[in-house]
Amino acid sequence: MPSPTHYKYAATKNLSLVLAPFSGGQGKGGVEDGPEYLLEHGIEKHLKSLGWSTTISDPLKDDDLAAQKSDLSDVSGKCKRPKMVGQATKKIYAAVKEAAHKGDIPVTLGGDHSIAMGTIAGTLDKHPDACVLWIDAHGDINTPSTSDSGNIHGMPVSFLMGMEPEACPPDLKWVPNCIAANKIAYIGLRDVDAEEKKILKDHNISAFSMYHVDKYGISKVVEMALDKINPNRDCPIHLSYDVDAIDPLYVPATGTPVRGGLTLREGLFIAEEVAETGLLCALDVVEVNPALAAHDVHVLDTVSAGVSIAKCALGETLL
Ligand SMILES: NC(=[NH2+])NCCC[C@H](N)C(=O)O
Ligand SMILES: [Mn+2]
Ligand SMILES: [Mn+2]
Repeated sequence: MPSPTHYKYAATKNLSLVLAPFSGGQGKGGVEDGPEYLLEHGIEKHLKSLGWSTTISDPLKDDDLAAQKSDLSDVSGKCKRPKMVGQATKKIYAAVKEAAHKGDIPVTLGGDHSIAMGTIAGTLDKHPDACVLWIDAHGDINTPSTSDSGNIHGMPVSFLMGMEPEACPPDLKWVPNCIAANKIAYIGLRDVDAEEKKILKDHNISAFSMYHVDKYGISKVVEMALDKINPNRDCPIHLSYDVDAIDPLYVPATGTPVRGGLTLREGLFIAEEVAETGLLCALDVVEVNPALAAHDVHVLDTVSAGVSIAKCALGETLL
């Protein structure tokens, strides 16, 4: 069996699979079933076959998430369900932080993208110099005041950057201001709200849209993104992967699909390139929503793309 030696930040050679069956960051049901489908599709076995050992942690297991989601009084300004999101992400934070401090690589299975507040804060607690590669059709950098939807899965980056402290709901005040603008880069963008574009510009955040992928090719784009946030290739990389970055032709079962996305191979190539650096310190796979599939093939396509992202990031190669 191969051994994943080429992972500088995996002292234990163990992956901590952190289950985050959470949907409170947006309105649609079904994304809470993502972890279960990824597990049923054999994600653990596949990762073991790459030479990893695995442990599972389930930080939300005691929570009645359905009851919390139906609590209509949980609002703060425009933010929907801030208490639910704040409490769940804090537990995910604790699980990721513990795994990272042990020397494991935390692999968090979502769940909607609001959970990245927990995962990235957990990573940064162990690796304060880590950078974040955010793969997404969306910017997820709305603030409570710029968001049109009020869905917190469209805001995690702004909270992690401490952007609007005065509007931060009390239950999200625990989120540390832990990512600097020069430590995050996006790839795959194509549905960025007007005010998010302004935020990206004003903070000079590296953002590569589908236009850049078409213009330069995915290989050059990954290189340019890493040159911006990790120029000497000496910092740990947290890969936060929203499956909607990949075109809905390949990944249809997701909550906010946007046409004109990455091909499946471009999407997997990003994960392969990150693996190749040896610097991966944490991975999130989010926004798999089996309930939004029109038929079984859609479920299978989406879930197997999620599993493939994890395999590629954790050392699978084509040859
Ligand atoms: N993680 C996601 N899929 N985010 C979609 C966000 C969509 C939109 N920009 C919003 O703020 O609501
Ligand atoms: Mn998205
Ligand atoms: Mn996202």
